[in-house]
Amino acid sequence: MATPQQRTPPPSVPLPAPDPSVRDAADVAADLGVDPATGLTDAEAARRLAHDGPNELRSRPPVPVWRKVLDQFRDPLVALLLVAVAISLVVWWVEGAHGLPVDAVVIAAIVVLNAVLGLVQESKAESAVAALRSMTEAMSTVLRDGRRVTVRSAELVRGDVLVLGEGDAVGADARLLTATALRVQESSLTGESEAVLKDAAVLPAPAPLGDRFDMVYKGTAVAQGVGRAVVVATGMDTQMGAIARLLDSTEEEVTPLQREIAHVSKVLGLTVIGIAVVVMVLAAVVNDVRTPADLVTVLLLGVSLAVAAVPEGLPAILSVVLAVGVQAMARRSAVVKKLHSAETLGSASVIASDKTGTLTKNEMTIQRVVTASGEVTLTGVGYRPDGEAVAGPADGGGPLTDEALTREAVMVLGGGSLANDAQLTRADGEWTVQGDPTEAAFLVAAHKLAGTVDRVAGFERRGEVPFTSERKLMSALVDPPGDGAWALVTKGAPDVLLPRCTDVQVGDTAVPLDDELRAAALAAVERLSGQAYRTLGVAYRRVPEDTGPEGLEVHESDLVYLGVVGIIDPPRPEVATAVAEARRAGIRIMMITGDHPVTATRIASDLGIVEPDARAVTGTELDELDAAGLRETTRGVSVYARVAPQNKLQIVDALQADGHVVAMTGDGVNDAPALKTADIGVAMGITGTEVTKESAKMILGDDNFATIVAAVRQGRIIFDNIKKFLRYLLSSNMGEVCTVLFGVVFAGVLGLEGAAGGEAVVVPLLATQILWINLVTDSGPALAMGVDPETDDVMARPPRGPHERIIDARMWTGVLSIGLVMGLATLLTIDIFLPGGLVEGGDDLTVARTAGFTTLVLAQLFNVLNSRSETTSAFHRMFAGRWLWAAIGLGVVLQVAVVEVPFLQVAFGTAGLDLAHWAVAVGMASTVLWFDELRKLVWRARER
Ligand SMILES: Nc1ncnc2c1ncn2[C@@H]1O[C@H](COP(=O)(O)OP(=O)(O)OP(=O)(O)O)[C@@H](O)[C@H]1O
Repeated sequence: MATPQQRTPPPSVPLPAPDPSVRDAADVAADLGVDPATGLTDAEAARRLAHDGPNELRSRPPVPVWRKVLDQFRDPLVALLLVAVAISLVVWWVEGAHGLPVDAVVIAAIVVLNAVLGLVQESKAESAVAALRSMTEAMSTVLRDGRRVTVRSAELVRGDVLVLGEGDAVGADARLLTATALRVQESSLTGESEAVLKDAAVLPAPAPLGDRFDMVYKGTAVAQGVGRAVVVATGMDTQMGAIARLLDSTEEEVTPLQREIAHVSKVLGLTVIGIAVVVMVLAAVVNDVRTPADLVTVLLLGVSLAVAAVPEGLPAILSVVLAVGVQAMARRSAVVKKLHSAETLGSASVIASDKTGTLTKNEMTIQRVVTASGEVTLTGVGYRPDGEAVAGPADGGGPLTDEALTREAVMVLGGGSLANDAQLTRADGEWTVQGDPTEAAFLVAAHKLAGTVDRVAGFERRGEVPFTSERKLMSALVDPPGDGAWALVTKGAPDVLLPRCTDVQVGDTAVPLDDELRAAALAAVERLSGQAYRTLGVAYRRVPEDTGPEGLEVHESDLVYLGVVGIIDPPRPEVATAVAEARRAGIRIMMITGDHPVTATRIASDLGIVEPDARAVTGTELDELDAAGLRETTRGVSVYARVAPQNKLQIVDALQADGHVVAMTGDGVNDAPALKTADIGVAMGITGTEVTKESAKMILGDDNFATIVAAVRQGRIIFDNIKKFLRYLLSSNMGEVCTVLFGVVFAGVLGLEGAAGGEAVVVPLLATQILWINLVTDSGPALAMGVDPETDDVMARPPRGPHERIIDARMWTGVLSIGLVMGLATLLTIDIFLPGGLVEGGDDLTVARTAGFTTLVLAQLFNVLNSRSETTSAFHRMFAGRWLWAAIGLGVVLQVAVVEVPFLQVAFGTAGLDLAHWAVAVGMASTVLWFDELRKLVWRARER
C-alpha cells in the first residue's frame, strides 16, 4: 500500500457512527440487519430503497418546469420582440384603442407558439438522453434471498451484500466481509495510481480513506481478486457523494459542434441586428414616417427581421437531431454514452479492434492436439460434445491406434479440463457452457477423446493462479483421488509456456526437453497458427501435498510439457464485408490481439484487413520502441499480436500523435486506460467488464465489429444531416434578410411607394409575415432533415478531418447566393403584381405583397430539396425522405391557409390569390432550385 503522505487528503464524510472500518464485519452486518450468507430479502431491499432513495449522485435539484418555460423567453431576440409588442400596445392605447391591436396579438401568439415548440424539442432531447443513460447504467452483483442477482447499481441499499470480482465497479461504500487477493483501483477517490490490496480483517485504529484496507468505495474498481462486502452507505452519503457535493460536477455536456453552432448563432444575431437597425432607419427615411403608429410599424419590421433572420431554433434542433441519431444507433446495438461521441464517430480514421469475439465468433472448438508422439484430430464443431478422435492429418489420418499418442492426448485434454473454470452442463438434451469459451473448448474436447473424462474424475482443486492477458497463463493446483501426489497443471500461450518447461511427456514418462524436441514443439505451434488455429499449450509438474494456495506462481517453472491444442474460432461472417466497407470509407482497420502473431496475421488476411504476407508486430517488440519508432511502426503495421493491455495505450498514443481519430475496442479491466485515451473507446457489452464499460464512450451490445462500422456510418449520416439543416436554415434566413433589405432600399424602383393604397409605411413584407415564415419554414423541415436518410453515399469519402469546420467557406457561399436568389425572386414577384409593375394594370399592394410572401415561403420549401446535398442533384433519391415531404406538404397547406382563410388574412395582412398569382409564385420560387442545380452541375464538372 502507498504511504498516506503521497496523496492529497480526500474530503471525508463522517462515517455512520460507529465507524464500520474499525468494527468487526459481522457486527456491522448485524447492525445493518443482514445475514452475510444470504443478503437482504427482495422485499426488505425494496423497502430500504423507498426509504433512502436511489443510490445516485445528484448534487443539483432537477430544473422545475416553470424555469424551463421562462428559459424559452430568455433569448434576447424574443425579449426584443416582446418589447416591440409592448410599445405597439402602448401606442394603440394612446391613439384611442380602436379595434384589435392585431399585430401585437399575432406576434405575441407566435412567440408563445415558439416557446411551446422549444419546450417540446427540449424534452424530446432530454428523454432521449435519459433513455441512453438507462442503457449504459452500471450494474452490481448482490446477494438477495440467498441468490446472486445482478441489479442496477442505483438500486443498491444499505445492508446489501456485494459480490465483487475482477473488473467490477464498486457500486456503493461497503465494509468487506471476505477478500481473496482483492486489489482495488481507487485512483478516482484517493489519487493513488496503484491498485490497493484489501483485506476483511478489522482496521486497528481509524485511518485516512486510502488506508482503510477493509473498506471499498463507490466509484472505484476491482482490479483483481474476489470478495464480498456489506453496503454501509449509498448515494450522496458515500465518499464520492461528498466529492460530488463539493464539485457540483453535474455540468451538462456541450459538444464542440453545439459550441460552434452557438457561436455562429451569436455572430449572426449581432450582424442581423445591425442590418435591422439600418433597415429601420432607411424605412423611416424612405417613408417619411411622422406618426407614432408608423414608427411602430417600422419598429416591428426591424425587430421581426432580426428575430426571423437568426436561426434561434438551431441549438434546440441540433440536440434533438443528435439525440434521435444516437437512439437510432442504440437500436442497432451501438450505445453511445455521450452525444458528442456520435459526432466524433463520423470522423474516425482508425478502428483498432480486438480479435477474439469481435472479429471472430468466440465459439472455440479444439480440432487438433499435437504431442511428442503425433497428432490427433477431433471432429465436430461448436459446444455439442458430439465428435470423435481420429489420428491427425500429420499422421496420415485414420483411426486412433497409437497408444502413446492417445495417452499423451488424454493428458493434454485432461490437463486443460483441470486448469479450468468453465462449466459444461446438459439440461433437456441441450448442452450449455458457462465461463471462458477457450476453457469450455477443453471440456467439450474431453468428451470426444475416450478415457479423458474418467481420467480427471475425482480431482479436487486446491488453488489457482488466474489467467490474465499479461501472463497468458493459468494454473490449477489439483489433488488426485486417492493418495497420489498433488500437481500443478498449467495451460497458456505456448510461446510463454514452453520456456518454463524442462521436460516433455512421451507415453508414460517425462523425458528432458532437448533442443530437438523443443524445436519440434515450436514447429507444431507455428504450423497450427499458420492454419489460423488459436494455440494453447498444456503442462504440469508434481508438487508437495502441503503446497498452500498462496504464491503458486513460483511453481510455474520446471514443467513437463504435454502438448499443444489447435482451437478454431471462426470469423464472424459479416466482418469481411464491414472491413471492406470501412476501407472504402478511408478508415484503417487494425487488429490488436493477445493471440499468436501467425494466427493473428492469418485471420487478419482472411478478413481482408491485411495482405497474406503482412508483418505482425508483437507487444514485446513494441515495448522496445521509442515514441518515434512507435509512430513509424503504427503507420505501416496493422496487426499486433501477443500484446498486453499497456501496448494498446502505446498504439493509441502513437496514432493520435499522427493526427488520427482512433476508435479502439477493449473488454478487460486493464484495457480501461486505452479506452479512455482513445477518441472513441468501445467496450464489449456482453463480455466486457463494468470498468471497461465505464471508461468507454460507446458500448457494443453484440460485441460485433460490424456494429462499429455501422455506427461510424450512422455518425457520418448524423453529421451530414446537421449540415443539411444548417445549409437550409441559414440560406432561408438569408433570403428573408435580402428581401426586406433590398425591398426597403429599392422601394422607389420597385414601385412600392407609389402603391401605398392607404398605408403610410410601405414595406415589402409585414412583421407578422416574416414571423410566419420563420415559424412555418424553420422547425418542420429542419427537424425532418435531421432524420433524413442518407443522400450521398457517406462511406464513399474519406473521414472528415477532426478540425474541419462544419460551416465552411463553401457552405457560406451557397447560403449567400441562394439567399440572394430568393430575395430577388420575391421582390420581382411583388413588382410584377404592383400597379405600374411588369403586368399591365396590376393589383393592389396587399395582393402583390401576398404573392411575394407566398413566393418566399415556396422558395424556402424548394430550398429543402437543394439543401439535402452540397454537390448531388436534388433529383437524386428525391423521394427518399418521407418526413421531408411531410414537412413540405404541411408548409404548402399552411401557406394556402394563411392566404385564403379570412381570419388569417386579417391577422397576417394577406389577400386571396388567383391561379395566375399562384402560378407566378411557384415559378419564381422554383428559380432557387434551378439556380442551385446549375451550381452543383458546375461543381461536379469541375470536380471531374
Ligand atoms: N483461459 C486461458 N487459460 C490459459 N491461457 C489462455 C486462456 N485464454 C487464452 N489463453 C492464451 O493466452 C493468449 C492470449 O489470450 P487473450 O485472451 O489475452 O487474447 P485473445 O483473446 O486471443 O485476443 P483478443 O485480445 O483479440 O481478445 C491466447 O492466445 C492463449 O494462448
